[in-house]
Parts: sequence; C-alpha cells; structure tokens
Amino acid sequence: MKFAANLTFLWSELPYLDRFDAAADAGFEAVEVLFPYDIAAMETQRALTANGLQMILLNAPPPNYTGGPRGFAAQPDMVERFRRDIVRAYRYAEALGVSFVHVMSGEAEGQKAKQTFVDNLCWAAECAPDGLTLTVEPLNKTAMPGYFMCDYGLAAEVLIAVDAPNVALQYDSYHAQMIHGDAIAVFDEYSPLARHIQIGDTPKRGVPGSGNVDFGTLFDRIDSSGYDGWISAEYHTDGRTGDTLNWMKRS
Ligand SMILES: O=C(O)[C@@H](O)C(=O)CO
Ligand SMILES: [Mg+2]
Repeated sequence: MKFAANLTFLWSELPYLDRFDAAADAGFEAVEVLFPYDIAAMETQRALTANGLQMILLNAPPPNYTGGPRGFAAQPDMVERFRRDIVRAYRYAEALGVSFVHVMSGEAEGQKAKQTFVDNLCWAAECAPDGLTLTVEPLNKTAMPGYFMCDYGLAAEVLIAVDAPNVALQYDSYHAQMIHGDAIAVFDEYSPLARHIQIGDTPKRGVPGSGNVDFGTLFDRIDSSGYDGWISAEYHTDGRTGDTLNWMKRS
C-alpha cells in the first residue's frame, strides 16, 4: 500500500512550507493540500522539488480553507463562478502536477442541486487537463452541516449520471464511518468507483487506531480489492504529528 500525507492536517503545527520537509523526513513520497491557493504555486512546487515529493490532490474551487465556502458545484445560481474558479484550480493542478482535484459541492439540497452538480462535473470533466481525475467526496453532516454531497449512495448516483472516465469517487474512512456507521461496508460496496482514498478515525477524526474504525480489516480489504492508488493520511494530530505514524508500520 502507498501512503501519502495530507499536509492540511498532518504537521499543521508547522508553517506551511516546513510541512513538506517534515513529510519527506518521515518517509512520505507523496502529499496533498486541500487549499494551496493562498501561496504562489511556484513556492509549493519548490518545496515539492526540494524534497522529492509528488503532489497528488487539491480541492476546488479555491477559497482558502478557513472562512471560505466549501465549494459551490451544486449551487444552481453559482455556475458562472464555478466555471471561473475551476479554471484557476486547473492552473494550480497543472503547475503542481497533481493527479486529482476534489470538486466540492457546497451547501445545497434537492433535485435541482443534484442536476447542477452533475452538469458542472460534466463540463469540468470535458475541459480538464489530460491525466487529471476529478473526485467526488461525501462529507458527513456533523462536520459539514448543510453540505450537499453527504452520502455514498448519492455520490454513486452522481457518478453514474456524469459517466465520465475522469470523474471518480474519493473514499474517506472517517466520513464513511460517520455517515453510514461502517467504513468497511462502505468500502466493500463503493470501492469499484473509488480512485482516491483518505483515512482518519471516528468520532474525532484522530489517528488510525484511536477510535471506531477497524483499520486492520480496512487495510486487508483495500489490499485484496486490488486498489493500487494512494491512501492519504487525513487526521488531526494534536500538534505531534511525528508521534502518530505507527499505524503505517502495523498495516
Ligand atoms: O475529508 C475532508 O474533509 C477533506 O478531504 C476535504 O476535502 C474537506 O474539504
Ligand atoms: Mg477527506
């Protein structure tokens, strides 16, 4: 299994650019950043190159992580803004060589929101740079009240409607367990649609092994499923990230 570090969560005790050094020192070869837009792509690229790291994922559209709305791809009156901002996200994605852009739905509900999300994803898939995959990630409503993309069944319906080879599911053990009560059953049912995986425990989104998700079984299932993509660590660390990485040895 190939593990990556989500640098929005891991080493958040360090300044942004120092997190790349820390991840490389800990043995990671790949990282992701949810919203790298506050800093010039060139700065991030320099930190990646200096550490021999690959950047695999960022989120779109690009408000900064604190304070901005979590996307608007499912908001019927925001289509123009969505298109404008996805183009900016693609510029970052190309500059950083990322493989995945997670398209955030924003807060919305109902059939019109679903159709808007599908239409926006179809449009974004058509104009995506070669080699880039767009992902859809269900987020739980405790963490993200009002967020549209909040259920794996809904994600499957959207992906079937979009029906594009460069749009896929992003599975996250923390959200899967919070939403459906069983991260492993969710993985078993929906992993054929998944091309990116993130991990965290429940209920506090802690390090794997700190809560309710059975990571021994989950890693076995990922292994036997034939999934050969990245598994990115996306959990809170209480400021001591270096002390939280033992789960990588146990898996
Ligand atoms: O799981 C999460 O919360 C993230 O992967 C994310 O994209 C939220 O912005
Ligand atoms: Mg996630």
